Amino acid sequence: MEVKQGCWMIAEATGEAEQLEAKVRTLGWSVTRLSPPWSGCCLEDDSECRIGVVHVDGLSADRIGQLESLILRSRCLWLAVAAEDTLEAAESRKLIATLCHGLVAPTVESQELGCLMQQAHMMSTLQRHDVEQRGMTGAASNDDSEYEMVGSTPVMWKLFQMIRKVAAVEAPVFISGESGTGKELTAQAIHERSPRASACFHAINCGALPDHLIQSELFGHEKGAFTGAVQKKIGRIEATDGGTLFLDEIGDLPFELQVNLLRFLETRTIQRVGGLEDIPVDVRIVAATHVDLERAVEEGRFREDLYHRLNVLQIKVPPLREHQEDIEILARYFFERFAGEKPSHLRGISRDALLVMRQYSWPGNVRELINRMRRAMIMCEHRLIQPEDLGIERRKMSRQILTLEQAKERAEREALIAALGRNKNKIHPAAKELGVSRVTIYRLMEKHGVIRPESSAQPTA
Ligand SMILES: Nc1ncnc2c1ncn2[C@@H]1O[C@H](COP(=O)(O)OP(=O)(O)OP(=O)(O)O)[C@@H](O)[C@H]1O
Repeated sequence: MEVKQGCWMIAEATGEAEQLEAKVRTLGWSVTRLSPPWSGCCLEDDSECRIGVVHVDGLSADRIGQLESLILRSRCLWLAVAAEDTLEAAESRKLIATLCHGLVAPTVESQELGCLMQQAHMMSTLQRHDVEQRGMTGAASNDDSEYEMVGSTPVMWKLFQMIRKVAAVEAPVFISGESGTGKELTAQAIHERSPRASACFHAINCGALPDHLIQSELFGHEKGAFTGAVQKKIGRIEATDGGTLFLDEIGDLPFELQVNLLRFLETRTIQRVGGLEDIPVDVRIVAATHVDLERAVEEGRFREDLYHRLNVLQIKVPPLREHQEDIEILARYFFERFAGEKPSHLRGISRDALLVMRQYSWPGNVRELINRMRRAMIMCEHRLIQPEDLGIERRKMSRQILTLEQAKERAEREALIAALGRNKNKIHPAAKELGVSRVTIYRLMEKHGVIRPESSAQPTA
């Protein structure tokens, strides 16, 4: 039976990639090539493509960074095609080892490639079928693009690594970080990469609901449980059965309710308000706060036992000022994301505007960056967004005036990060480029808190 199957293909535009694509087509596959930059790509779930081929040769570290989140978001199995020397680069190895289903050399025989692709296609189909059987189809979101996490700096790599690690296990996760840094996005990303991905993800802000409503919102109530309870209500925990519940601003959960949540975490059952039945519910809890919860525990505002229950796995989302080097790619990403709202004369962001963005401290983090970009895209009357379109007050910029010592420190950090980035996080070439020893690079990394992705932290030649 001749069935035409489809696959995605990710590759730089090179002659070798063309040859690979032709080889795959000859095997009877229809190929949908995804062009860079891949950070904005979205793979439709209902596409006929169940597998993808990624031609890793010739991909820069930046490109690999873009790919990682694309591959993680896709529901396909990926085959990597890479030559031996490509495997010497830590990023390539990491991409293949953690995100791909198989690896072949570019010289692979057509027949062997065909078998591997068929096998991957079958596995992918089985996995989807399994999900459907469990009655848990339907993505966790209506808008996949909301889940894209952009970042290509060492701190963000570390965050992505943590997300992957905690996604694979079942324990509760505790996310800390300032407002607007991406805590909810992190929780969604964990859910999307976890075995619960096909079930629902619900978020609830514990600080946004009045105390008298929150119990019934979380646990539900029986008809007649209290005045106004005219019918039975299913609470958020029960409604998330099989999925992940994100409890934002957990520090604001009223003290009396904390014990109910603790009971749920210990027994995996809930009781609706006014009900006597213990209802078993299978929900993974991911909690977050932007306040110091340890202090709340010390001050007796938050139960210590609940704190330890929730705090099994911790993730800290960094403020934007700690990954300033991501501002440009974030700004460009949001420019593309909101391109539908922009006037037709607007083509991009000026260098001056990018400079101002880098000098600003972003107290509202990524959320503030989004708001300023959207505003600028509407207000801008030029072809390129200008500094004044961003509405950043000079007064606030001037707070950024640095002493010579601070300016030197910042320049040193930026030069270090840029050299590591250009050299795929390899110490030796970065040291050579900066004209210092490897020991100096290690010392500077420690001084500036620069961490390389784990997989590249190996001795490099
Ligand atoms: N790395 C990132 N890449 C792309 N978008 C991001 C990133 N980080 C945050 N965002 C976006 O910024 C906005 C704010 O993020 P989010 O709501 O996750 O922050 P938060 O830390 O939960 O905020 P709060 O503490 O106020 O609830 C969202 O629109 C989110 O999609």
